[in-house]
Amino acid sequence: MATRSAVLAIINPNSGTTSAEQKKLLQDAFMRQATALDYAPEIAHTTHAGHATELAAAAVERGVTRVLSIGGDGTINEIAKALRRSATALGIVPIGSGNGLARHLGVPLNPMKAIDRALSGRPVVIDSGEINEYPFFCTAGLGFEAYVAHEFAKQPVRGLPTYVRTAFRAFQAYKPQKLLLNGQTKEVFSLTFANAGQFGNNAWMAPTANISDGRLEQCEIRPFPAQAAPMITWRLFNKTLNQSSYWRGNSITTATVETGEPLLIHADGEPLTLPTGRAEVRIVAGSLLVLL
Ligand SMILES: Nc1ncnc2c1ncn2[C@@H]1O[C@H](COP(=O)(O)OP(=O)(O)OP(=O)(O)O)[C@@H](O)[C@H]1O
Repeated sequence: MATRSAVLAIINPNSGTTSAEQKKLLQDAFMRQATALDYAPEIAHTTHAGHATELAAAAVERGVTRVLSIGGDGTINEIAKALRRSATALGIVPIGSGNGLARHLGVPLNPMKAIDRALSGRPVVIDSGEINEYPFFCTAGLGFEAYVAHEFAKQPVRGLPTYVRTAFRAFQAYKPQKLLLNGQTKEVFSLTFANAGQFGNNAWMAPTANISDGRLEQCEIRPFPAQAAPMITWRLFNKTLNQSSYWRGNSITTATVETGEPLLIHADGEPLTLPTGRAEVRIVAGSLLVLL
């Protein structure tokens, strides 16, 4: 008798606003569907930040062919960094606050349907990016978006309403940053390196980004007067930000950012502080298999 192939679902109990009961229902559905498709299903719950990377790395080591991320972009990031350049494919079950990668890739936002897609779909190759030693799969950046990521991480509750409140307050407090971008002096409101086109919640910073073209979109937002904020926000969600006079995009494979002080950045929405004022950004073409 042929051995059934193992499939692992990693659940972040801390993601988004899905209740523990709903997560239990998803877990049961995964077990049922995977068993019906003749897989040997396994489930693991993360107990701390970084745990998903350890679980995924062990799965790669054991030759598990499919690893499902039941969480948001932060959980995907932790799992995918262990899956990069391996034969193990990532399945996405989006239950996060923003779900940027799922939305970009057209993964169903209904988690039951997403489980089905992850179990029945075929592996498709996508790119990833790196900002210094930190991999990212959706977007990485600095300026306002990094400031919001740092403030959001301090909130006791996750989810979209908290994110909107945090971003609104951050806008009042934030001052645009001076930096050297590829050797040129700039003042930016925000600077994004986009592998996928959006941050999550259909906030499209890079409307034309292609996740498998071997390139990143480098998107700058110039400082703007407060009265331009509603139009910029409308364009962000209307997928037309690239038509704004405050937006500038370049298709790149590498970039360098320098500031005089430790840099606040984010990678897939996770806040990070670089010990130096220098960030090296690069594309890692064709580096991850995703089940679509
Ligand atoms: N058991 C845990 N306890 C606390 N934090 C955890 C645990 N497991 C994972 N984490 C952390 O939870 C954070 C948030 O997870 P995730 O990004 O999946 O959800 P989200 O922020 O709600 O969604 P999105 O990124 O789509 O907005 C990640 O930084 C991850 O490291």
